Amino acid sequence: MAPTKLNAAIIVVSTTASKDPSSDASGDLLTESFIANSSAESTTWKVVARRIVSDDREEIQGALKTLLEGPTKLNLIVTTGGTGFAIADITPEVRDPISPFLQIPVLINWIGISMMSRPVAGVSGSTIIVTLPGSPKGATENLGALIKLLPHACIQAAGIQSSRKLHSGGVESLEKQTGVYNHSHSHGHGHATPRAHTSAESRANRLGDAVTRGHRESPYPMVTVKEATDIIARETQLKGIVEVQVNEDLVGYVLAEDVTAVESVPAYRASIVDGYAVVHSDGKGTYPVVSVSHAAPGSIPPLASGQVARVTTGAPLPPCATAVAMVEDTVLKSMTEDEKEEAEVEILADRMEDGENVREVGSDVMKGDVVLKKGDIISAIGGEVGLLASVGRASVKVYDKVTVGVLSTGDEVVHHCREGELQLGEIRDSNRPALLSAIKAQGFSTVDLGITGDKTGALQSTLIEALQSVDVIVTTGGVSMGELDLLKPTIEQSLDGTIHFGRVAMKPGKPTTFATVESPKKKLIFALPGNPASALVTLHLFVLPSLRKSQGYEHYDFPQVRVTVDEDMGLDPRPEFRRAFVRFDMVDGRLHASGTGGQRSSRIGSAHGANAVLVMPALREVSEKRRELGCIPKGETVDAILWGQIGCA
Ligand SMILES: Nc1nc2c(c(=O)[nH]1)N[C@H]1C(S)=C(S)[C@@H](COP(=O)(O)OP(=O)(O)OC[C@H]3O[C@@H](n4cnc5c(N)ncnc54)[C@H](O)[C@@H]3O)O[C@H]1N2
Ligand code: MOO
Ligand SMILES: [Mg+2]
Repeated sequence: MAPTKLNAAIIVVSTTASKDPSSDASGDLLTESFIANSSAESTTWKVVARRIVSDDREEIQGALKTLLEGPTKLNLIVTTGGTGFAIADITPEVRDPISPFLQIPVLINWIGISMMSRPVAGVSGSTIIVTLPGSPKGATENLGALIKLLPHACIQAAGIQSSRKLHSGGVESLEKQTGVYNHSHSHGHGHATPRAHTSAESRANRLGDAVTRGHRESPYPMVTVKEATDIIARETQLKGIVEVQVNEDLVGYVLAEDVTAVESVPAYRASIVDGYAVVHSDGKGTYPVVSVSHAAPGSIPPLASGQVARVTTGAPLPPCATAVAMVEDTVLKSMTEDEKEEAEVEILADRMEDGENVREVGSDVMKGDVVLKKGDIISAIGGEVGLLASVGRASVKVYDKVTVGVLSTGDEVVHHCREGELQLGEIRDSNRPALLSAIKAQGFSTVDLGITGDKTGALQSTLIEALQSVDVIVTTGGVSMGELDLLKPTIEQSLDGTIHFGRVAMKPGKPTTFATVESPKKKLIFALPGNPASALVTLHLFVLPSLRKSQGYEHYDFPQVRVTVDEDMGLDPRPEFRRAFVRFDMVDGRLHASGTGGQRSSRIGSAHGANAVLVMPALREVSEKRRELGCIPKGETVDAILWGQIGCA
């Protein structure tokens, strides 16, 4: 059954946090609780708005009013803070400003167990309002106690007597009235059908509306990078399992089975050195050379005590031989009459051990051993392919790799090879070649979807066609606030997709948009910003880890390390991902980072020579000293996400 989709908002009531939002931990924790309590089968919670207000009656009431009257229908508002017994704790006394606040019986159980605060649960219009304590622990524990009751309460509050109605006819109008969304009615057409339908949950500008009617503020809540990556991880599924030949094309795949050796390595007793097979208990002395064994298929007679056999490295040992003396530890004593062969050699090596210089059957790999495990990555180093080949595996089961389509959008964007000078307003398409290269280098199949102008119809038909042949679509451009930024409305209104987030608190990459479309299988759409540096950063931060997760990587994120900065690194109000070159310093044994010049989002050169991004905290998150300096000073450390290999210097 398709999940019931519920919209929630969080109001943090804290005078301290209203002055310094970075001091608030409850907002993030509650958001994570909603995400953690979402499931593809039953209820999906979406935190669509977050506010921080001080312990002030008018501020709390104002926040409630704007949320309740806002364009997005809310099923739930939780407040955190101001529920204690102090004089300043007034949240329970602030009644909603719009309609009578009725206590709801379904939540009374929770009120009973929430002893150390003064909880209130009520309903305003079709929105449930619940007050939670202010401490992060108290807030999450209370939400945890409540969350199973909430979907039912929300559905009741939305005016629907039975949740079954959500899955039957007339849902669209109910959605419009109530803001409770369920997708079962709209998916299952077998493909993403273009239609004039405007989904009730679409926040985007309406396609075709005059520019004067467009939003002047983004209706998409700003999510943190962590929230964004959590959402993407939640929506990213394994593609499936396929059988692939063991050869050089296997590199990059992840095994979907434990691999057992069907034969032993070595399959016969072999010599480790060039020399003479002996019976070790014979000791040193002069012995006749009775046979020769080369590393080649064939048979060899047994060796008796008092005899030796010449053997080469890797050759089968004669039966009954127990050790091999290295040729360096022997002396030729006599030759055959024709002088072509050795007749006798003296073994100088004393006290040889049983098994010396002998590779026993199965001493590298024993038949039946598990040589590789499900989840193991077939690396480019060659060890795994070599191991599989050594035990005679012709093919193995692996997780399939997704196919990724890459599309550039924008009327101004022209093919990078287009001959002739650029006209006013034209720009060469650097995003498509850059993104295709980066995705292909990670081992994924790519489909070049070309360039589409800023026309709804063209964009829609390109996306619909692409959805037939690829698993993931990556677009660049057209996701911000301009009237020709059509990606979001096209995804929501023409493809009937779900936009999971449309803004991220980061630089570069603020308008990064992530959506899913049922076509009929779930497909992912990453609509990245058009600015070239923004597109590359968000590709590495969001898209590539998702692709790796979909093909079975357990650790799908790029590695994060601590580096010393070799120059002052400026801080921005937004958390910033500065392109950098990281190297290992042989003198101090530490990783060092230097910048790549101007970091403007349009400057693709900022990624030239970069093998990492520095994870720069937002200005408000750093110590007062650093805030005054406006930078992380040279010599201090910061986290870096490694995109490529690091060299030494
Ligand atoms: N009023 C606001 N304006 C903008 C905001 C905002 O929040 N409010 N955000 C800014 C940020 S941040 C970014 S990033 C950009 C992202 O814009 P779009 O994703 O809508 O991209 P476009 O507007 O289509 O293009 C932006 C820029 O990039 C150039 N571009 C586009 N495609 C390519 C390509 N394939 N190769 C090379 N260059 C490309 C395009 O010509 C523009 O110069 O929005 C800000 N605006
Ligand atoms: O976030 Mo935008 O990507 O700064 O330029
Ligand atoms: Mg734009």
